[in-house]
Amino acid sequence: MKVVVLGAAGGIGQALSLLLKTQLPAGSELALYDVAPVVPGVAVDLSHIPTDVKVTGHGKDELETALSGATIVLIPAGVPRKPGMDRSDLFNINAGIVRNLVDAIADTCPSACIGIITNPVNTTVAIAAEALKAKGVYDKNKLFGVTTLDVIRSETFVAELKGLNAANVHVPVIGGHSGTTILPLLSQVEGVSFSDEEVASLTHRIQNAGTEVVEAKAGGGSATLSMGQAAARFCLSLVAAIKGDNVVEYTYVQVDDSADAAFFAHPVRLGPNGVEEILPYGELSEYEQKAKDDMLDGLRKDIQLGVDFVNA
Ligand SMILES: NC(=O)C1=CN([C@@H]2O[C@H](COP(=O)(O)OP(=O)(O)OC[C@H]3O[C@@H](n4cnc5c(N)ncnc54)[C@H](O)[C@@H]3O)[C@@H](O)[C@H]2O)C=CC1
Ligand SMILES: O=C([O-])CC(=O)C(=O)O
Repeated sequence: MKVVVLGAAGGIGQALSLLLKTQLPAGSELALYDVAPVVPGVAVDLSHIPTDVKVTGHGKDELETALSGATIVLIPAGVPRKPGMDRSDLFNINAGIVRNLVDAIADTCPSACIGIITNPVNTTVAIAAEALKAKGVYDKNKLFGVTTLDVIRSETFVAELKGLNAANVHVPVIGGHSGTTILPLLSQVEGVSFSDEEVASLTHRIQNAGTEVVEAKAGGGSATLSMGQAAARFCLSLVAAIKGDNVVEYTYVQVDDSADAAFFAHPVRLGPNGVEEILPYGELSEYEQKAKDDMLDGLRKDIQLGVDFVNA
């Protein structure tokens, strides 16, 4: 199986590529593409790690070679936030980057599963969908916004607060990937109960965790290492599902006939063709229901911005 990382020389791209080099099944191929001239060096560096995963590096004129024969394409290409910025402030630069890369995927490996990491995810996933539609190759079951970072953060923060082993904590996170559109369902965490104050403060921390990292890095970028881990988890789940395992991950996908929004993170059963089944997210507490009602307009606008970007 061939996995391609677009933006592989960046902070996320390098961390993700390292994890994939060491964790993809034996016999896999890992192709690294970036416009930064260091990318062949990143590939050479990784290729010295003794695993049975073949790594290749591709500079800016080699996008087609990188993508050829891909089963999964992960996209962390684009600019990250600096303090004081919202994810939506990245739209002007990242929208065009995602559009161009997805156009190339449509031309070269139209049946690949695509995981979009580039922010603003709420919007860039809609851009990818519209770009694929314009090329006549859109398969809604193969396009994912990677929201796994919200899940692993929630697991970490809940485990910290309750003195649990994070490996045993599972927190559903639905909605989108920015601010209040990130909705952790703390009422559904098994074996743990929270006071109203804990729900309010944990929810706020999870929704602002990206900003916590941006501020701590003080102008040096946003989350890269935890995102590398999150994207690797998502990719390895997809690989396992493509090979026939039964895997469920929370991810931002197109949801038909939804009262929520056209794209919404749900629990999704993955399979050989990407989305096997979009599962219901279950009952919400009163707090979660209100939080969802309050954020839906904003999420729908984020999605529309992406649709208009391609169709204007
Ligand atoms: N989905 C999520 O949960 C998260 C998303 N992000 C987003 O991921 C993106 C990348 O973040 P970092 O890796 O920290 O940034 P970075 O600046 O370290 O790396 C980005 C890489 O993309 C490359 N790039 C730029 N234009 C390209 C193009 N047209 N084709 C191929 N590569 C291109 C750059 O050369 C650079 O190597 C940002 O938009 C950031 O906001 C960051 C954290 C979490
Ligand atoms: O906050 C950012 O800009 C990067 C991101 O999406 C996250 O860390 O969740």
